[in-house]
Amino acid sequence: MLQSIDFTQTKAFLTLKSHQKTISKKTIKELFEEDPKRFKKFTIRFQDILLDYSKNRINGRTMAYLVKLAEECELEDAIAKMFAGDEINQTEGRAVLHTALRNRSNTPVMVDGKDVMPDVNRVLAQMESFSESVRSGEWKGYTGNKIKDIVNIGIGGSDLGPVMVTEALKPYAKKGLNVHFVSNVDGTHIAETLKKVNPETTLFMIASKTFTTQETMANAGAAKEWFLRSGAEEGDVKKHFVALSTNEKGVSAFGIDTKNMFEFWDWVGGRYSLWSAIGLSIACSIGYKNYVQLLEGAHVMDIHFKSTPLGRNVPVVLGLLGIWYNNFYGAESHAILPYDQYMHRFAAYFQQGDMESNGKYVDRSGQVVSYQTGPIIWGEPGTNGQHAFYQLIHQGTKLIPCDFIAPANTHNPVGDQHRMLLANYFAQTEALMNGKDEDQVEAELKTSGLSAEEIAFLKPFKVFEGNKPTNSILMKKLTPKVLGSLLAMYEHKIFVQGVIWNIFSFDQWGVELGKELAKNIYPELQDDTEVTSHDASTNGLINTFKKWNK
Ligand SMILES: O=P(O)(O)OC[C@H]1O[C@H](O)[C@@H](O)[C@@H](O)[C@@H]1O
Repeated sequence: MLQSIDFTQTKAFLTLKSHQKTISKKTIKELFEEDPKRFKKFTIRFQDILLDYSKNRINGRTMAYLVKLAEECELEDAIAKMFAGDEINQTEGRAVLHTALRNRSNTPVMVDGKDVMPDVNRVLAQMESFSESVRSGEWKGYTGNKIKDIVNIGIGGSDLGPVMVTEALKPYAKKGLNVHFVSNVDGTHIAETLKKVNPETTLFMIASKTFTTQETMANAGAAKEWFLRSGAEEGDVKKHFVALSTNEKGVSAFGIDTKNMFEFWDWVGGRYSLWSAIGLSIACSIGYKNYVQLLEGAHVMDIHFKSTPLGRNVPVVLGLLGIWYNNFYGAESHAILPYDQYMHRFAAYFQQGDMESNGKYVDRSGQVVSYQTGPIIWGEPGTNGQHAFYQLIHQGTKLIPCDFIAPANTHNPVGDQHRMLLANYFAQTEALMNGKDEDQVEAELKTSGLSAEEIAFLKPFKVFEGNKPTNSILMKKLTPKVLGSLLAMYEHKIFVQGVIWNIFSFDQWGVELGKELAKNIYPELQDDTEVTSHDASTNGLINTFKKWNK
């Protein structure tokens, strides 16, 4: 159990409140001018990753007070409890142990008096032999052909992780073995995917922790029907359908041989499950050895997180900076901006990771909070974002703290494009911090041959206030290990923030209401009878749908 502590009632919170008034009188640019050691002070090197958080509205004191805040909220105790398998997911009565899935040290991790590592290792061994047999062509489809396409059917945490990682690690993917992902209950998603594959050479992975999720069950049913229509028989299903789930009964009821079930456990949250059997599509695509490297990368970050003093602890520092802007500057969103095309689903992945975890308005003692909790997470890869929404970050009215992520080495050296990309990466954080003042704008305009009147008119539009906070995360190269560390870094950042906001980060009750209502409405859509049981808007919409849907 985690303590319930209102962080706004701590001493550190009050100190930070008054400190914010002082420090906000200075710009980040001025803070750099004052302190020549600032870069050294506010960077942390973690293996092949460098975190530079010097371009933030902070000084040494800010960080010291933020660390005090974390201490008063008993963050270290919370970290220890998570790793030890305490039931910190209290509303579901579960431990939170995605860290055990990547516990490469193999030290025992106890849940209800039982070490979970033998089970973890058993499923990993099953994933190893299965992925190897698919990749080598030893695993044959019902007509004796090897597998050429994998279709992962899942949604939310059973989709976003594998999609993001298989995209991010595409350079490591096996040629001739394509991975597809079907998530949306919109029939278009499965229909368009099935157009691309051949039933004789396709393997379906039905990925669902609960094995009850409507979207996944509907798509899995459609895939099975399509497969059987192709001439295959019920007995062939086992060669083309496997399940990644915690629900053995559900899996066998669907007609999948439980020998082809890859198990995981209720102490793995959906949005933290790519380290579990849910990662099978990843292991098949990049190979088991690379998948283990991904786990390894996360494991070293886990060790760092649980053993490094708070002030030098990468996820803690990131979490505290987020709290600084969220609760002391009123920032409502946070952008994740990877300068790496392979990471194009990274922000979408952490949109679920962060918003499903920390989008809560009730604290750990059941009271409605009096402060802001989880931010809106969003982002797109650079430089696309630059030509789309950066205008608002530079000159809009909202404060948007950003993480800029980039690799020093590319997998695709095309001309000099990687240097061009990185020039943009460096330029953006510099521009966001320094901005451009009136004098600079005026001097520039004077060289353009415009009249004094025109200059006076244009000037205000060309001024950039600057002082926009950013973190830069520079990595040597996007390898499986580095990606593993980055993912664990963000996961733990979310944890840190949830502890301080005094909320439960590992349940997701907010997803339930819409699901329930959809279940009620679905039978009402089966005939032409006019509905009257809802509010006027919902009735009107449903009845119009009924008229139009012929
Ligand atoms: O794997 P499942 O059980 O199909 O759940 C899929 C998703 O469902 C809901 O949206 C949430 O609970 C998510 O956290 C989860 O990832």
